[in-house]
Amino acid sequence: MPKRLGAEARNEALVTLTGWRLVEGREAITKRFIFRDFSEAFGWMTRVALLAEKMDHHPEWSNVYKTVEVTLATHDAGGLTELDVKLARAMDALAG
Ligand SMILES: C[C@H](O)[C@H](O)[C@H]1CNC2=NC(N)=NC(=O)C2=N1
Repeated sequence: MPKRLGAEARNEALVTLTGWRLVEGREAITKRFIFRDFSEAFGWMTRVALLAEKMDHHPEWSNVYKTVEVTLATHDAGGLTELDVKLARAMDALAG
């Protein structure tokens, strides 16, 4: 199981992640992705889902039309780990 990031590693990761912020009252990061339309949003979710399954690391997310709200945390570790940072970067990359 991955280890929770220390405060320093967490902050370092956050400054390099665009659009991601800490959730209030919980050790997790969140970002709102807005696509051109539903097809773009759901296509992206499909690609992310396949990767998440491969990583065995799964997002909390919801979709309304072209908007996808994502929260990442490592439930097994009770906070943020390198897996969340890795998945966040991959989501950004897949969103173009
Ligand atoms: C048994 C299985 O490996 C675990 O439940 C995995 C699955 N996906 C997961 N996803 C996330 N985000 N956090 C976890 O702790 C986690 N644990």
